[in-house]
Amino acid sequence: MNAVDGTNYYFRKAARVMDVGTPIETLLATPLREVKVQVSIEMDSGEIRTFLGYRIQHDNSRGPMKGGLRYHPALDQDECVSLASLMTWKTAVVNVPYGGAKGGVACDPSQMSLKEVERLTRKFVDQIQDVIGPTRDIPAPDVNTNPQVMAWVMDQYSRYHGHSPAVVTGKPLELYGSKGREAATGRGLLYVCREILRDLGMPVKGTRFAIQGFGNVGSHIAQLIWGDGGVVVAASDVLGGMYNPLGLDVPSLFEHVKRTGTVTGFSGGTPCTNEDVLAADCEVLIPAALGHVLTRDNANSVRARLVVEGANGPTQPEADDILEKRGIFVVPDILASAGGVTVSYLEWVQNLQHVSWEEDRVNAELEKTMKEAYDRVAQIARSRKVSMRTAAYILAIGRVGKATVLRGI
Ligand SMILES: NC(=O)C1=CN([C@@H]2O[C@H](COP(=O)(O)OP(=O)(O)OC[C@H]3O[C@@H](n4cnc5c(N)ncnc54)[C@H](O)[C@@H]3O)[C@@H](O)[C@H]2O)C=CC1
Ligand SMILES: O=C(O)CCC(=O)C(=O)O
Repeated sequence: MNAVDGTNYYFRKAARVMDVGTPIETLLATPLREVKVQVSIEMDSGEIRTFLGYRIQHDNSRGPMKGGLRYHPALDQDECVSLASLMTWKTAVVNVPYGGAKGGVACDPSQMSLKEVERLTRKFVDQIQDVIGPTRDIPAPDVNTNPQVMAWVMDQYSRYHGHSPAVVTGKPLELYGSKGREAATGRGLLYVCREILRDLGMPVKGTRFAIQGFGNVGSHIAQLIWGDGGVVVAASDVLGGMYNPLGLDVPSLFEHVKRTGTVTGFSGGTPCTNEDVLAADCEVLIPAALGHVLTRDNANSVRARLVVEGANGPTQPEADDILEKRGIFVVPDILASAGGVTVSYLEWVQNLQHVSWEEDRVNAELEKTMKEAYDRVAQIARSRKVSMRTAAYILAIGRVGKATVLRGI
């Protein structure tokens, strides 16, 4: 199953429970616009290289479209369509006034200099500046992009359209970024973990977590869980993982990653593979790297009681069915990883009002939003006797569908 088919499988499963009907189902599943552009730049060596860039705009019925920019060699149009539709459902689950979009460039920034990444970003913005904008489509960070890349996006867009801080979120604090955005996806995950663990009668303190991915999302959730007294038994990145059944010392691991760029080689644990992390003996598994990692081949090896999806699309439908049959709860990406876009919304609001909020205010708004979304999804799951994923889609499809019909086709 390709990425779009996977996302649409979940969408259609919920749409059928709701009896949405084929015409509206087809309308909601079809992206509004798919943009594919040439991104040609001069490398430091003088060689000209051509990359492919994408911006997929899935739905704008609830507001401007919103979603990250990913720089990764495996990025393609299919993956972007899938990720863009996830953004439509995610913004609806947390009820921020946005639609969904996603994009990026198929490239490997680990093999490029900072200047090359800057040229690539500026060229990509040249190619998409006429379809994005503060009231149209607002990019943000995703895999292998960061506040510096967002600063270049803002600067390049502003050269065409005048000073426009609200065209992109996840910017540096010194350049109209919001306090709390950097840690927001991890913090949103923490709030969701607290809620579901409370419902299961398990405090975060003493609960064992395994985390795949130690970038923006993975490193922040690890630190926040540690702060709550949780035990992180395994953590990994693209190069491999580290395991310690008694718990990794997360602050030391964080320092190690800052120094060396990877979790591997950390002295406070034994080396393990990414597959070992997914199968770790723990209560909560948090995939927080790339999509499609839980498959029909490894879903039976998962030993966690709960999977909380920090990554977008980490669980393939066949794996989702296996986990459900095995009684393993899955908190879906469109709820669990919505903290980032929630604080992106708060950043956009601050930019439009030319104000800057204290971090406590941002975190309090985030906590309220995540708890409300969790409560709504849990209530639908209970009343309709469906999984948390189907319940989250039901909530999202209801909101997007209503907005679509009210606006008129
Ligand atoms: N940054 C954000 O605000 C949000 C990100 N997400 C999702 O969270 C996931 C991670 O994103 P970020 O942390 O922002 O990216 P990042 O680029 O900061 O970090 C990615 C991490 O995944 C690891 N990784 C990459 N390929 C891997 C592989 N094949 N196996 C194991 N680990 C691998 C990297 O080494 C790194 O530790 C993605 O699925 C992204 O779409 C979801 C919501 C918001
Ligand atoms: O912060 C945002 O606007 C989008 C973040 C994102 O790409 C995601 O939630 O997957």
